[in-house]
Amino acid sequence: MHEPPLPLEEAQARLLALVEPLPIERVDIDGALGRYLAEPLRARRTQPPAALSAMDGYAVAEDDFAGPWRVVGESAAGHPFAGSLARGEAVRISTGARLPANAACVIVQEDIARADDHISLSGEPPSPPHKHIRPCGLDFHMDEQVLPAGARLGPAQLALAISAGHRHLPVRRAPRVLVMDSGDELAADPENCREHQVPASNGAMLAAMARGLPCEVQRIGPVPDAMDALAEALAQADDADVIVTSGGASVGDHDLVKPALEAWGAELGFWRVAIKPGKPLIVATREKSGRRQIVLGLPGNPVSSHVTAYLFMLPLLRALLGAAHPLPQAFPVRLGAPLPANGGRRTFMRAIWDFDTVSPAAVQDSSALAALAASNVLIDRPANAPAAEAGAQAHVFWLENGGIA
Ligand SMILES: Nc1nc2c(c(=O)[nH]1)N[C@H]1C(S)=C(S)[C@@H](COP(=O)(O)OP(=O)(O)OC[C@H]3O[C@@H](n4cnc5c(N)ncnc54)[C@H](O)[C@@H]3O)O[C@H]1N2
Ligand code: MOO
Repeated sequence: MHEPPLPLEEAQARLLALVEPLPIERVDIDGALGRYLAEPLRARRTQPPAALSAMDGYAVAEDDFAGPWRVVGESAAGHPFAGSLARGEAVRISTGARLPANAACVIVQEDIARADDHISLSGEPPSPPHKHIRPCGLDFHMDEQVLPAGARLGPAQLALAISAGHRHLPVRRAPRVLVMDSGDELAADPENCREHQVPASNGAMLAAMARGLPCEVQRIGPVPDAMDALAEALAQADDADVIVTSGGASVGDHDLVKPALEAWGAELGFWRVAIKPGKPLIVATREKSGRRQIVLGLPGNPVSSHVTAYLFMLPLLRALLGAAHPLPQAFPVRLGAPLPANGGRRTFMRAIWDFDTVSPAAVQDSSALAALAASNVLIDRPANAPAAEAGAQAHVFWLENGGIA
């Protein structure tokens, strides 16, 4: 007897519990895009390092906001004014320039009338007076934590790290991923596919999904449904941190992935998750030279492969990369069409969200790539959910899948 299929959250938790974070390396900021910080990042400087003007105009001293004033110098970005201001004096100041000592107000040039070195108010002084002043440390202070461990390094985070005085960042080594699809019916060349064959599309799809993260991805296959062919393929996986197979995960006579993994030395973690599509998912591990390799055996149906890669492979890779939050998050939207009652398996329906309402794709078969490619979300339907009316709330997961142009 087999264990019953696991609930999704339990299966995800069991997979992520297998993760041993990869070693830390320091990379140049230019190479850090999309990776995750391995340690909290502290500021090595204060930003701004002094009070700066946020506008082009004139700086004046405290209690001297009525004018007129005499312009006694200039503070430009990168060229501060050395002196301090007395009553009746102003300094020409540009955006980003350092505020002169004892200046308390910047009046924008649109509110000033100038004749030679003499200026007077033509509009209103700013209210409050410091409105156009960025105080020292507005963004962050020296030694302050600017990013937590596990933060994803997108463009804004990289800019923040540079601003905080860092040229190199601690991240986890990029995982090495081996993607291999299997099946006797698969043709490697889609332009040369015989009548009894189908083009092998899962390998390319899964590799493309993994490459959306900073991983080293290698592909082999399609591999025939034969123990020796699978053994030969797995023999190339010694260096991989993660091995992703597709196909041969079910119960048929030709579904050999589980026995092939066992013959290779892998130990089964669990098999089958109570989701549709994607039930026959395999998770296994192999200890190799003191390192743990994790195997994800994804079901062969193309949509099942995609959905399980989304719910398991990407979170696994994010966790290996050190992400603080590796799992995708669902968000609530309104249904644009009614949904039928669901069966006993939690279902991930391919659907199109037009940023107002969500409607399921017409074809929900787990082989239907056209419906998947047209979709941008998965509707998460609980097991045994009753029929739902248009306008009711549903939860969806965002697929970074194109979907709608
Ligand atoms: N008696 C049962 N039969 C099946 C069960 C079950 O519980 N009892 N589960 C079904 C479910 S659910 C799924 S999902 C599939 C998954 O089976 P496998 O992982 O063994 O996948 P295959 O049989 O190898 O292939 C299924 C399907 O997908 C096509 N395929 C496979 N690989 C690729 C590829 N790389 N590119 C494109 N298409 C691929 C393949 O041709 C088959 O049509 O099992 C059900 N059966
Ligand atoms: O669950 Mo399967 O993955 O129906 O296609």
